[in-house]
Amino acid sequence: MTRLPDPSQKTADESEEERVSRLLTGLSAMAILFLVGIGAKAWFVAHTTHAGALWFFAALVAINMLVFARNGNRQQQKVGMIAIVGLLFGYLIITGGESNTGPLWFYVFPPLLFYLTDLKTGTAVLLFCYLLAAVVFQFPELPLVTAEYTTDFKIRFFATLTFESIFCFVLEASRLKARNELMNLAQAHEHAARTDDLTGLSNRRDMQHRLGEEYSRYQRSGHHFSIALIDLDLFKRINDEYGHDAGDEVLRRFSELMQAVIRQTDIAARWGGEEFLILLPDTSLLQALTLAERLRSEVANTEFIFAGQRLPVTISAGICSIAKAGSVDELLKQADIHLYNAKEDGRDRIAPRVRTTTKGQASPRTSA
Ligand SMILES: Nc1nc2c(ncn2[C@@H]2O[C@H](COP(=O)(O)OP(=O)(O)OP(=O)(O)O)[C@@H](O)[C@H]2O)c(=O)[nH]1
Repeated sequence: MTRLPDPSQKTADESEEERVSRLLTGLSAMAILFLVGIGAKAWFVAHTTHAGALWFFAALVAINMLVFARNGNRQQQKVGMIAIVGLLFGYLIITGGESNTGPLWFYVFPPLLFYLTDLKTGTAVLLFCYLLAAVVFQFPELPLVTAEYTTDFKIRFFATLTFESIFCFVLEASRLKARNELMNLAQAHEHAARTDDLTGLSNRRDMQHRLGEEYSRYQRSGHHFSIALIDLDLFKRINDEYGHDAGDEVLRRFSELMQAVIRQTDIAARWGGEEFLILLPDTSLLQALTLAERLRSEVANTEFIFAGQRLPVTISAGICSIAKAGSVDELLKQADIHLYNAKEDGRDRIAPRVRTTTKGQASPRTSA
């Protein structure tokens, strides 16, 4: 049986990416305001180099926003923002910012980093920043390093930052765990809502949805499709004579057999009780009849054994092609009429009967 790719995971991942992107856009706008504002303050107290540096970073953030607005590449937006913020914090630690308070901005980094990247990348980038801060703190005489911090500040800075980083890591790890558990739960529910418990096939609801989709495809592109409505013959008798468990086992075995016979692109569903429906995309009526006949013959020649007893299992089926019906409802109705005819004609057969056969080619065994 072919299943549609589960869309829920993809949709959830996409909406998370979208959320992250929106947040980044908001943060970028805020960062520009802050950088321009603090830069202006520095300018007025004659810290022109510092002001220039902050405005330069504001311009980088703005460019990152513009690039994203142009190409919509979320990954690029993320990497760009992390790089700019990383550089800015590097600058603030090296120069001390205003009155050596620059490193305080570093506390913004861990939550942002863990939110934007995965835990591994976040930890790696943070460790690199720690290393940079340690080098700056340890070697204030290095070129470009203009700030000097007290030992007390350095110890407290590292201690509080480590605490914050661990806290952010744990929070993000639990958020991801909860998110994954929710996703798995949603997927399990989604799967259960589309699947028949006993056979594992699509259920009627899922098949109705797929029929609708296939019909739209047919309307759009003219691709024909057919259906086979299959019913196990005298199934009540199997239940009555061999027990309900035997009946269940027959339904399961038949489902397996049907899946082995149909193509990858065909979709089999339990339509209800002992009725099954196969959706056959890109299949003419004649091809559908041939497949149904192969399945009928396979079932008739298969030994269904339960508790050491051989069960009498045969099927009847009604086939219809969309070429013979104007709607899905009409298609199902026609298939049902053919199934009824097959039963009336003695069961263990397929309807409608095919009259035209090529010379020398066997026609499907069908009802009148
Ligand atoms: N074991 C089992 N039986 C089921 C299940 N669903 C439906 N049935 C039984 O399937 C039987 C269907 O019987 P009928 O509708 O009378 O049809 P039939 O005996 O197959 O006769 P024809 O369709 O005329 O060949 C009923 O006895 C239902 O109880 C199921 O999940 N498990």
